Amino acid sequence: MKTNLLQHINSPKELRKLYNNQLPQLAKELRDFIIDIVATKEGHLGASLGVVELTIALHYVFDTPNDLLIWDVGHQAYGHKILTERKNIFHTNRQLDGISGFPKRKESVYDAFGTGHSSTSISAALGMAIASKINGDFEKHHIAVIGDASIASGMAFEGLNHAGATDANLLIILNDNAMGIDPSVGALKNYFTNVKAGKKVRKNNIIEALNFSYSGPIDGHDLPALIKELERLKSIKGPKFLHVITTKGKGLKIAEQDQVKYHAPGKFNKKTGELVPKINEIQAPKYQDVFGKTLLELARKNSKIVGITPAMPTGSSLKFMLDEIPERAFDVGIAEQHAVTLAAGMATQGLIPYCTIYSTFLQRAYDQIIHDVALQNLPVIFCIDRSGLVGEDGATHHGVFDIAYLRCIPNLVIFAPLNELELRNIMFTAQTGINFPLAIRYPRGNATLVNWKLPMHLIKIGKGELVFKGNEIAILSIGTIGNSIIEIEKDLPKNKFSLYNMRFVKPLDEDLLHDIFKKYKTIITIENGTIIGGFYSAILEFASKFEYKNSKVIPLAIPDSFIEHGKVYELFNKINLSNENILKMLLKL
Ligand SMILES: Cc1ncc(C[n+]2csc(CCOP(=O)(O)OP(=O)(O)O)c2C)c(N)n1
Ligand SMILES: CC(=O)[C@@H](O)[C@H](O)COP(=O)(O)O
Ligand SMILES: [Mg+2]
Repeated sequence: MKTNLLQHINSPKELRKLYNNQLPQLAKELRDFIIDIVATKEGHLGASLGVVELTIALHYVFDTPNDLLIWDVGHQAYGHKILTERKNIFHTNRQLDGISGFPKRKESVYDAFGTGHSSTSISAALGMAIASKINGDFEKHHIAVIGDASIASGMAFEGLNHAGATDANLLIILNDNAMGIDPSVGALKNYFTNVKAGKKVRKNNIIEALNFSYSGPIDGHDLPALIKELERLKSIKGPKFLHVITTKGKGLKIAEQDQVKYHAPGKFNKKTGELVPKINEIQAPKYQDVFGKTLLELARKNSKIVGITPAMPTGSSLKFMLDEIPERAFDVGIAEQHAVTLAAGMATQGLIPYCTIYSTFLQRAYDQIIHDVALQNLPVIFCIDRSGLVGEDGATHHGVFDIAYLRCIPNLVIFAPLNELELRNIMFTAQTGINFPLAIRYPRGNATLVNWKLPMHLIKIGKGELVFKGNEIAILSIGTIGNSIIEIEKDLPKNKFSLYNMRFVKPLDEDLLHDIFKKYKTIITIENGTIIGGFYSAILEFASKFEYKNSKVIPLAIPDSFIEHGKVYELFNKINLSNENILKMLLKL
């Protein structure tokens, strides 16, 4: 019986002591190790399985951590983590107080750059390469590993454009598996497909045209070929580009077959790959499905409606419209900036664009929201999914900044539904001829009502509502976190607390707020967003503007720090926003 190699390897230094011919066995063990842990602990599976050989080859050939290796997005870096001194703690991946699911500088010297959002690796690696030169280090290698979906993003193009005009010692490795989370899209994808098929491409190789030394495509699962090519590239100075072909999910048959599902499959049987059914699955739909199905329902009747997603058709559930009305639904790839301005262009021509973007990724398109949409007061509807804490993806992905970053933009109306009925109703309202841009924020995960497919009706812009009434303290909630107060109402003293579902962060319901500030001396705000600049700030501004000096306003919000990873309820608990924490706090008042 062969001895297990992986059990003796904790660092690249130990890896480099192996013989070339031992590496395929190590690859198998590393793959099994990843499968074993992700099967129970969950996480991003397919991408990491696809780069097992590439990960080994890179650490074998290059002198990491002295040579700098950057994983774009970083969801494929599990093998890297395991080989770089984190094998024994890999079982804590994405768990509360465990290691991050993405590379993180604080976590390891081998994580040259923190990632999570895509398409940053080329710019970061180029920055490091230029710095090395300025610092007089001409031997260091700087390597960016970037996927085929991520390289099609604007930011990656900006990096390529700059790098090709330098003599930076930079190696870009395109990990081409023809997949993002969903199948990759776009002309560049078609170009790479043609290159892989050996078809004569119409123009010159576009990478060479950008002044890179191009090599490939090579089989990214062929360790000897990878090592040979990396060794060769190591001795070439200047910007280099290696095109590697891999299979997402490699080594677990079912993951290779259903690459979308196995991007991040949840728990599964490590032998067969079969998904473990979730017990006690909540009956209420996911918010993303309420969005996706409602949009389709509306689009069937309203031919002006279009749907746009930057590379998240499954995650956002725009897939329902893409399947049924493909001529009016668009997956534009990882291109948040483009998605927003595309929507703006469509709105100028009378279309009604629903642009669905995760809160955290909308950060990429900030200028486009201001300059292309709000400034021209175009009726683009932003459906901001994954707002608030998202859980195990952690600090890079929590959608906690959107209220603060959107609230200061003139013309933009900002709505947060309490539940799926309100989400449906605002989506219905949005297509009845609004003349302003509208942002609708809703969270990751399940909604609250089982019976949600009720007829839709109009929502009055800028109007909140009383949910339950008491006499001493007013709680003002925005969004689905208001349900926490509804859930604990039964444990609160009778007639003491009122709950107002404010619905709109902007415009605030000033009539309602005047009533509230005249009646209550204690007012509590609650939001699944940052304490600075968000809903709490909006209420303070209102109080200051109208000189309500006698009321105390107490915030319940996300504190001013980056919140790490863990289950949402664990994170809420940690920052005193769980139902129990809130109840305790309210009972003390
Ligand atoms: C700016 C940004 N938009 C969207 C995402 C969501 N996202 C994570 S991985 C991924 C697909 C990446 O595909 P690719 O780069 O080809 O890597 P692969 O998963 O195929 O290894 C997407 C869209 C993200 N992380 N960052
Ligand atoms: C790595 C990445 O950015 C995505 O895979 C993200 O983790 C998806 O999040 P959801 O699981 O909320 O769709
Ligand atoms: Mg890919």
